[in-house]
Amino acid sequence: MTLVIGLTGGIASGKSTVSSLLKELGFPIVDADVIAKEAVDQGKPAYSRIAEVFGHRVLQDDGAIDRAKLGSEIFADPEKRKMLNEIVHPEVRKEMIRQRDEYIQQGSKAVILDIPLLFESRLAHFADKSLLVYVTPETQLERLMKRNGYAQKEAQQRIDSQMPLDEKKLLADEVLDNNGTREETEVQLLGILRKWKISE
Ligand SMILES: CC(C)(COP(=O)(O)OP(=O)(O)OC[C@H]1O[C@@H](n2cnc3c(N)ncnc32)[C@H](O)[C@@H]1O)[C@@H](O)C(=O)NCCC(=O)NCCS
Ligand SMILES: Nc1ncnc2c1ncn2[C@@H]1O[C@H](COP(=O)(O)OP(=O)(O)OP(=O)(O)O)[C@@H](O)[C@H]1O
Repeated sequence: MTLVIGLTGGIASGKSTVSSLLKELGFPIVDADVIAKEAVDQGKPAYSRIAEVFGHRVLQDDGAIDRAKLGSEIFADPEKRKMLNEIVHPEVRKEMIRQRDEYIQQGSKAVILDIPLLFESRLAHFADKSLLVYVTPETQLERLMKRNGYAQKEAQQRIDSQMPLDEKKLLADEVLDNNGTREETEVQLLGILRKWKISE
């Protein structure tokens, strides 16, 4: 039996940091952000729909999606965000399920679904257990501004486009507190994996 783990958090809460640790431990990762990026490659159905709906202003000179431009439009406008989600999310869901089921078929002990919007998009039923990477609003804002070089307003807009981490805490099966060092997070992670009986 494969344990399917839904790894989630908020923007810049530390999901990639935790999924790298899980990868080092040998667990396969299905990454929704990577799949969402591939889904909008030139020639894919979602690419044409985005060009149609958002116009050529969100394309670079080489024709690829200008992610910074599209991001600044959709994070500033909930209606536009909904339109983009309706184009991209069905493709992402299909591909995530395909990859998840392939790992299950191979008999993996566990598979990690790294999904930022696990709760917002009501996808928790894709997984057996949910694991939240939690940070306080202050840590989240600080790390996001630092990592992406965003001004405070830009960073806060992105944070506010997601369910607050304090609400996600109430929905998750297990919570990793990532306000401390990476090492402290790793210790907590190993404890949870042992509890779920997928690590020594
Ligand atoms: C808006 C886009 C072009 C911005 O691209 P960019 O390279 O700057 O960011 P990236 O894709 O690496 O996403 C960074 C983080 O932003 C957050 N985020 C992305 N899209 C959304 C969204 N629609 N709603 C809320 N948060 C989002 C997630 O926490 C994600 O981890 C891109 O995020 C996108 O296509 N989003 C729509 C698809 C989506 O919802 N992806 C998230 C997981 S399915
Ligand atoms: N425990 C930690 N201590 C200090 N910095 C950290 C810690 N964990 C993560 N970071 C840093 O915080 C930033 C956000 O982490 P990460 O990229 O893993 O978040 P994420 O949840 O995957 O983000 P996104 O949803 O935007 O892809 C990165 O710059 C990362 O190096």
